[in-house]
Amino acid sequence: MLNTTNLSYSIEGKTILKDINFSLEPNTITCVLGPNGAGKTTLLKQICGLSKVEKGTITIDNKNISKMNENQRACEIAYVPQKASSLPSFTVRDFILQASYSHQEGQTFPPLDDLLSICELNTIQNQTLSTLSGGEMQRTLFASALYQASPLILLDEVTAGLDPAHHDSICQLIQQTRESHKLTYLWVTHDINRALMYADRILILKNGELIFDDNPQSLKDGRFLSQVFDKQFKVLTDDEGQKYLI
Ligand SMILES: Nc1ncnc2c1ncn2[C@@H]1O[C@H](COP(=O)(O)OP(=O)(O)OP(=O)(O)O)[C@@H](O)[C@H]1O
Repeated sequence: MLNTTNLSYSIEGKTILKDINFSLEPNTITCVLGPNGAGKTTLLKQICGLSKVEKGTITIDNKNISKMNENQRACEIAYVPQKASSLPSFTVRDFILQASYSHQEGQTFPPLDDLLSICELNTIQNQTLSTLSGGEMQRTLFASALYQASPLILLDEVTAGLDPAHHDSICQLIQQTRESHKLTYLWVTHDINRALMYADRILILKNGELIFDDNPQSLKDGRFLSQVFDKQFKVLTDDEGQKYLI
């Protein structure tokens, strides 16, 4: 559904992304890993149109995203940023509701009360955004992306700052909604173990280059990741045989 072809991007003469080529299959979870500063957020911003594509192309279902207006893009792509840059003085409920502005006639989206409930936001639905804790804000941004009802969701470290229980529940929600709403996720994360557990596919960026694009299997022994992150990973196996890198 999504294709990038020879995508390159620089800021003030510094190359941030170099010739990135990949495509996403519909209804899959793809995690993007890589060291700090590798270009992961920049890649998401290029895809969702927050920064202008300078070199190369990005298409979604063969439509060039650079030729779409904001509303057309919002019908195709939802974006959950690492941090909300400015907060409107909306309540949680109203903020999520406004994500429906791009809905087209006949488009179905999850009922709002169900969404508030599964994202555990019902008790704080009338609080204004500025009063939310970091984790509550992350869950609100995620709920709003789901309510936007776009087929592709870009997640930038959506679980950062969540307590362990909410961390698990967002990961499960990603997996469940991929099935139930036929969503495609492109998910930037530093949580390597969850990425290996949930992703159908992993992309690894380093110094702006795409250096790995495959299913997670070959990464599970930690050897390639040790090179990528310049850190020696060990493999631990729990009682149920699940392997973890530490
Ligand atoms: N507006 C800007 N001006 C100058 N440099 C920038 C700007 N925005 C991003 N960069 C640089 O681009 C590089 C990639 O940044 P990006 O935020 O995409 O990295 P990242 O892989 O998401 O990192 P992290 O894991 O730390 O979130 C970094 O070196 C960053 O300093």
